[in-house]
Amino acid sequence: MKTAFLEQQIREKKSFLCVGLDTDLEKIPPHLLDEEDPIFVFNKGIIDATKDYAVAFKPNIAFYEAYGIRGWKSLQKTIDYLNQTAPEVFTIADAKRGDIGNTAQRYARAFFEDLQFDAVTVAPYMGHDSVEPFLEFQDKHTILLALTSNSGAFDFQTRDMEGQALYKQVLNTSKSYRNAGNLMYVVGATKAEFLAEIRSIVPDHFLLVPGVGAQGGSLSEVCQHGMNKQVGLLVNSSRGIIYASNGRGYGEAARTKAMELQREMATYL
Ligand SMILES: O=C(O)c1cc(=O)[nH]c(=O)n1[C@@H]1O[C@H](COP(=O)(O)O)[C@@H](O)[C@H]1O
Repeated sequence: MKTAFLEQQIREKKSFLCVGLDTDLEKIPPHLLDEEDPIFVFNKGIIDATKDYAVAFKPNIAFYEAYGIRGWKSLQKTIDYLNQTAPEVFTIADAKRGDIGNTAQRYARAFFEDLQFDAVTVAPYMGHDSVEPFLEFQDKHTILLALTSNSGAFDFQTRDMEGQALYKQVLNTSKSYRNAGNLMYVVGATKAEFLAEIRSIVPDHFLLVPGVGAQGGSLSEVCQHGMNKQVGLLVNSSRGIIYASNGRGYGEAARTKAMELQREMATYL
């Protein structure tokens, strides 16, 4: 999917919301546990309820891997359902991969060719040859961790390295990677005060911004400092939307939460 298509969707839906499918059997409505595949049934309910207000969906792979082969099957069904019933939405495998080139190429094939996601999250610290195998895929996007939402981001990412914070080196260096046009970057919503500077380094790339909702990041600050002329933002909320209720009306409750975020987003567009 080209970003032009994503930008068109943002304009049409007046939304840059990404719904995070961090599906946890301990948190989903108990009545679903009788289903053969509770994770998929839950995800289907969330997708159906929120897709009018969201331009992207992001299953976090950990929540599927945690259930072994069963979890992988739920993931496969979820991405197939998204591609079949909501082909317009941008799909992100939040896998945070990163390994030597020969291995990275296999990860890229898993998420882009086999599972058919539009994008995958990748850790930058093994450098160019660990990222470029992902960038080779046409019309696919690699979302590099730049400045993450957690408190541990200050352990390394903001540390000075030869006169520049490490996360800035990640941004600057990755711009010269082969097919760098396929890059997007993760910046946590909890780090909104860094966004203006990040935008000065990567003015045109999309930023995936997780951390509003459960982690307390502010949507208004993210928009104020992070938006570019094409919007250039995908703001993710997972728990704040998908666990709005754990009763039978969970879809409706998620829809309301997604709609509230979309309405606020529309005011910034
Ligand atoms: O790559 C990510 O999406 C990510 C990066 C980051 O810096 N912080 C972060 O929270 N995430 C992911 O975004 C989601 C946030 O979930 P909630 O806090 O429930 O909205 C989780 O899947 C996290 O793994």
